[in-house]
Amino acid sequence: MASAGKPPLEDARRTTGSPKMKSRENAKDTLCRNVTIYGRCRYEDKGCAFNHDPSKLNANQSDSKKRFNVDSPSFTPSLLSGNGVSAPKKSTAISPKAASAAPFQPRTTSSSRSNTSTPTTRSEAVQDWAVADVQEFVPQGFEHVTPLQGNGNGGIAPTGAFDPFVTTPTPMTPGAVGPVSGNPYSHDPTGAMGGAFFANQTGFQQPIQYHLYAPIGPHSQNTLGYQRNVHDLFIPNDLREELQKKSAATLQTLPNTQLPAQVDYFHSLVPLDLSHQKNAATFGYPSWIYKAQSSKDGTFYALRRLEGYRLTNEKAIRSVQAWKRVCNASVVTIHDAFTSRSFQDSSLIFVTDYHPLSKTLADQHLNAGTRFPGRHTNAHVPEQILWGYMTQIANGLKAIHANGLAARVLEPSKVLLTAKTRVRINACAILDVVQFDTQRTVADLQRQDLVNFGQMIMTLGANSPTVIHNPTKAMEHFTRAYSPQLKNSVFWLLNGLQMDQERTIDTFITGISSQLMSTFDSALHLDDQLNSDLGRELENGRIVRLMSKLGLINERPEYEHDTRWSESGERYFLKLFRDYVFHSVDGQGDAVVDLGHILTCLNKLDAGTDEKIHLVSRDEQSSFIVSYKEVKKALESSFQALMKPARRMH
Ligand SMILES: Nc1ncnc2c1ncn2[C@@H]1O[C@H](COP(=O)(O)OP(=O)(O)OP(=O)(O)O)[C@@H](O)[C@H]1O
Repeated sequence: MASAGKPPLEDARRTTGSPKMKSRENAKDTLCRNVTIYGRCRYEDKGCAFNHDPSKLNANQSDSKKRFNVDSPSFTPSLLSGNGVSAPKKSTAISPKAASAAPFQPRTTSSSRSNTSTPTTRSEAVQDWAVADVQEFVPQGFEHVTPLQGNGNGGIAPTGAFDPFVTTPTPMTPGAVGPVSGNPYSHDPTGAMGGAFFANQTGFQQPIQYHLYAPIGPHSQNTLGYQRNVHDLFIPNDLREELQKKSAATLQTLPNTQLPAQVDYFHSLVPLDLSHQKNAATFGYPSWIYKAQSSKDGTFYALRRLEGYRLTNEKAIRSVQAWKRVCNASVVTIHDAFTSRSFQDSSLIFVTDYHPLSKTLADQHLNAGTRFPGRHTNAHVPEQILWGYMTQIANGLKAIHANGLAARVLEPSKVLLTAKTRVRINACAILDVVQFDTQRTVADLQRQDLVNFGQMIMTLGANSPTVIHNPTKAMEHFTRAYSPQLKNSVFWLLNGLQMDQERTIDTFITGISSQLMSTFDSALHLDDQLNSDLGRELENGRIVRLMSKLGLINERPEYEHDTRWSESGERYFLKLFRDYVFHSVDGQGDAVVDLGHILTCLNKLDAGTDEKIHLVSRDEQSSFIVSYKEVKKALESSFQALMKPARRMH
């Protein structure tokens, strides 16, 4: 298809970017490409400067055979893929790599600076366009022979049978991890990451089909092919939106604020409690919550400030130490506590984990908060949701009680909803400091926790914060609305103050074990789902890496004083490949906007498969048949060329 009806020299120039024109005399020594391809040249008598008689070339043949560059007589590929293009008759095939042959890299040692390209021996030419210096990514451990020892084409020489039951050292095994590559785009040829894992898998023979997505379950069985859409390839929309909103909330700042610029080692304060009402009901002091960034570690924390608190007993604040040991998924972790005068008063500050965009259970179910006015009607809380809250809070209380502590504050406004159904006990440790001198024993306070727990569930079930004032009515409502098992569990908690050795959180947990199992099962399902989403993101991460590399190379205006760098040599394939992937048009000339095509191509490129593709220049005058493997090598070597100055600097 190439060069039909065009003087071959022109084609050669197009094909390769910017080869130097041969002089007319030299052209006579070159067999016309049209003769090679079509058997004759239509321009033979119309001024074509090339040789049309192969017999006349014999004298120079031995020399010309050694040359293997863009001016070589044919660039017709010898091996065609099954894409319907038939192989031409006998002709010497030139690898598309020839495009980056000698003319593009003039020897500095060449005495002549003329326009003619410096003749090179075949082996030199091979070095010119071969990209052997760039190591091809092969997961380590799949191939046990170097090309010298093996079959010469990098083939796999099995040394032993694959035994899936052979235990192998984990990537964390000392010595299993190779040197960490400083290249963020690295395919990990050093084995610093994934490669190290495979490095010890002796006898593993089957290379992974890296170009295929390997969806990890759970799978939706009833989705037909045509029902799948672009969302199936990426993180689910709702999850993405939630994560993005949370990161936006985390990074939110408040310019021109009246708040102090610095509170101890925290800065960038943003108030989280937007009610502006001083409420001293829970702790005896008005409390305020701020998001703040730590200047020690750069992470974000929630600071709870108790306004006007004066520390009279040093030991009181030290009681927070015990809370640092409570590490439980159902408790908001406490990190520190200190007094501060940054707010122009004497304040007590508690530092806890920050959970962006969380609400309290009161905000969610009791319509109590002003942060979400009108958004939540006090709808009936389904039984499964209540069980979910109960099992999680029981989990938190167990950890607190096991550490010899008591939550002390357990009410809907002090339990955080940090995700759809994820709750955490908040505001712990505060009463331990402000009511340090209390006479009540820990056992007593723990029993009180159980009662508070029962009252909170009752309040949520009744959808009313005032239920506490009419317990009989609340119990009636609860009995009507929920199953006997749930009702009995809550009633058991409400009787928690009885001086009964058995009345502990552990007994309660034993009693609700069947519900624990169902919550546990839901958690495992969620875990599976998130792992599956993570697996997909892993695939997409590979593609971003490739697109970054292509973006660095394609259309680069100049590199090492060469304005044609991105257009010449193997970079020319990368340009055509970019067109093939992103700029294809259909029969009507409309853009092919097919994400599947893009992802497939890029995954195959990442895997460097042997499959061949047909790259055509925009003017349709040049075409190449190349394998993804070759394109991958071209990408790697061009990228390595770009990395050279960076390496020199280190
Ligand atoms: N650790 C935290 N991370 C993120 N946000 C939090 C955190 N703790 C509390 N918040 C947010 O701050 C808001 C106020 O919390 P707070 O505990 O003061 O509840 P409240 O409803 O204002 O109760 P009160 O009236 O007793 O102050 C909550 O709605 C919650 O969204």
